[in-house]
Amino acid sequence: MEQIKQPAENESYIRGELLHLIFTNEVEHFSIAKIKVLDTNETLEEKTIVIKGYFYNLQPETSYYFFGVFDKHPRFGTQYKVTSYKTFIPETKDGLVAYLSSDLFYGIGKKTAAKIVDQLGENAISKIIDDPEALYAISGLKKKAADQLRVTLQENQGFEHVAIYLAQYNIGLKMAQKIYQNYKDEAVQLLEADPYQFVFDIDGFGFRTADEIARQMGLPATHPTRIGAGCIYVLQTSIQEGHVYLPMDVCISSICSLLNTKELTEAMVVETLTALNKDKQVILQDGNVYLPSLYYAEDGFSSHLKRILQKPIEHQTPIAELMKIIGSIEEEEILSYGKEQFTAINQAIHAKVMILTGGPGTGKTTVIKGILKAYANIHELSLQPKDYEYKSDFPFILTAPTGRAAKRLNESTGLPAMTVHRLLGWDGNQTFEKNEHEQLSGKFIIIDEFSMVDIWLANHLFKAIPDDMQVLIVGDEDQLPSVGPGQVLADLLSTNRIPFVRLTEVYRQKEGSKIIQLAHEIKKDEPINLGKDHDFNFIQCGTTQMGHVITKIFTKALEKGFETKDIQVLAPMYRSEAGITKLNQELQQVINPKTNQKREVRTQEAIFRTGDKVIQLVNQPEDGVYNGDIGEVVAIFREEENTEQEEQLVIAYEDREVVYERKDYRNIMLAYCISIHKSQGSEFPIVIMPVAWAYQRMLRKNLLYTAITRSKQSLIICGEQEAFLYGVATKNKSHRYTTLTQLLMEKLTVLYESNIHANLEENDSNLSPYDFM
Ligand SMILES: Nc1ncnc2c1ncn2[C@@H]1O[C@H](COP(=O)(O)OP(=O)(O)OP(=O)(O)O)[C@@H](O)[C@H]1O
Repeated sequence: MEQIKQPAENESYIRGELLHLIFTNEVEHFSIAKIKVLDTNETLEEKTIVIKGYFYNLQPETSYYFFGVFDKHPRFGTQYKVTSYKTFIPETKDGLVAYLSSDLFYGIGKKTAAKIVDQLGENAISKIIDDPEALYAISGLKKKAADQLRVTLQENQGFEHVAIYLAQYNIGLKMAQKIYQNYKDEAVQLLEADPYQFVFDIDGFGFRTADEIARQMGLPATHPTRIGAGCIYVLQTSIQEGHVYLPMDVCISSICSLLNTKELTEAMVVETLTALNKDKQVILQDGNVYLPSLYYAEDGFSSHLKRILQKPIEHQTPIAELMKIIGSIEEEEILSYGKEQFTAINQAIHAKVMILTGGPGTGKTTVIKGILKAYANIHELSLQPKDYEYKSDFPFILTAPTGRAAKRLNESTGLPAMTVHRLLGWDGNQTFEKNEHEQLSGKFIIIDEFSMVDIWLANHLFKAIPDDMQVLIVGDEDQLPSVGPGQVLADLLSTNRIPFVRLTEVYRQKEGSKIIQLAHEIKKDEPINLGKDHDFNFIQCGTTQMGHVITKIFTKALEKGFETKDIQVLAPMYRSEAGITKLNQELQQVINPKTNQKREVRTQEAIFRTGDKVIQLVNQPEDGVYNGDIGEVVAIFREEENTEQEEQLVIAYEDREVVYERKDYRNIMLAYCISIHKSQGSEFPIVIMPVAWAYQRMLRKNLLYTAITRSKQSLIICGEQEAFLYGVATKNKSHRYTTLTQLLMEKLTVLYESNIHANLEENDSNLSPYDFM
């Protein structure tokens, strides 16, 4: 190993000694520390400075070269953001002896250290690292101590060496940590041999980084791992568009255009794909290319669905008895179920798995309540959790993909409901407590907002459903598909192999809802009426006026007594002159302006102030907050005000308070305006929706439909009518590649043709007692 002793010329550095650590994260090795400045070529007056970065085992009384840039923090002042660093090893004999006898090396005293330097000379460190036996010649140094010294040296020097090497390719210390943990001292050698291998081995190591390194090293553009890494990259990128696989020809042409190399032939790509298939890094089947996790998710989900469908329901309720029960529920609820609604209750009671779909206001929630009551009545079960000795004895499971959707389900049914992730005991990484070995307990599961469930989650959920549990899937097929890969609800419906009831009759419209009417006009491609009504208004305005108009509507609603959490602005995109980021800034200035009393913190993207409405952007199961949860900043603590010596932001969500440290601020965003995608599964009393030509590439029927159906009491659309009409007339052109429908057809057809669904086959699937009345 080459020993780097001095920074390169022109390289900015601060040489310093650790005074104390202010913060350190054991897992990621991210640290903030105060150091004493010993020497620097930066313009720096101070004798101490705060550094931050990813370090490996920083030791006190050891001096280091830190390379990085100054970061001016509005509150904490100047800090040095370290991009790489290395231990300063003095070249003098005394310096080396002091280093080797420091606390870093257990069991090496001054005497032994002096002997080592005497015998190995000035280059002692490199010699020890390069030659495993170099220390064996030192008299009085036991082999065990010698080996330990070498290991410690290697680890410290090794990481620094790797970090410095990677820094030249703009690879930060965080990624360097990951790489070092994976390959240890072989990292540099392996990177030089084949940077593309890192794309496979290291989570988050991008193809483009590998490609840049390979280009600088002069690796051939047709190197097989380049083609392989390109293929993985193409497949991973396609997940962002919702695909589960890519057809071979699409995959090949995407790889060719990514690699952009004249010498590359299709045959070479096919050869690489075949090799990757052999190594199980991709799966080739029927001319399709899958990433294994997606292939197995589709396969697993369809198999578990079949497993559940195969076990018939033992108890069949005679139709006369069911009618009596439903009659008594109607009396209790003071309503009379429509024909479709009756069919839905009847089928859900008799089908092992059923799908209930329909637009807003068609009575999905009403039917869910009916089903629960009817099921409880037939099986003589209580719907009161308190009547059961243990929580786990409660026979009904109500779940939804987002926290807000689960909360709505809980509010509308009065029964406990939770997110699918919580139900399955997700650990925040790859592990689910509930799975095929440790399944859920209960008799009936209702999964709401199923259009948001992607194929991975569907697989995890269904594997945890025991054979004898009845399943009700509820969702609106016209809403946006899941953010993750697949279109599970749409695929399930298209098979026609699973009983479903589509509710079409609108009930809320009967109460005179223009919002619902508009949603159904969009859903059925009918002429759109944008006339003003008690719950709807379309305010025409140009893009530049948008911010002003929206803030005015927002303020008026507040004056009328609504709270900030009741009013939600929904927009399709972040960056545009009428984008989410800009609208949030404008709204914040008016709704929650800067005052002397209110504390605030600044990040590169936003200012967060006490009283601000914010949204969580990722799942954080350890704190019980999930992607899409909306809360309010209730307190901001300064560094010196808490024992952790960290600035902290406290956010109150509906059922908990969560403390965020600065490094977690990227997990939140202002939420006066949020994206339509993030609003899926939530509802708000007032929705304000800007629509402009500036959003043109995002304007789609299912996007606008999703936004509109989020509003419960009032919907105000503002912007350009033509843009809105263009959007609702534009069908979602992006097709998702999935094989779920085909798999389900293969797996379920035998079942379908057998007696289990005989009654559905013989009769109209919408058959109900009404037909006999
Ligand atoms: N059979 C019925 N008779 C009278 N009112 C009904 C009937 N079914 C539903 N409703 C009423 O229609 C309204 C909408 O019903 P519900 O909330 O169940 O629909 P939904 O499909 O869940 O709607 P959303 O998805 O918008 O929440 C409610 O006020 C409900 O009481």
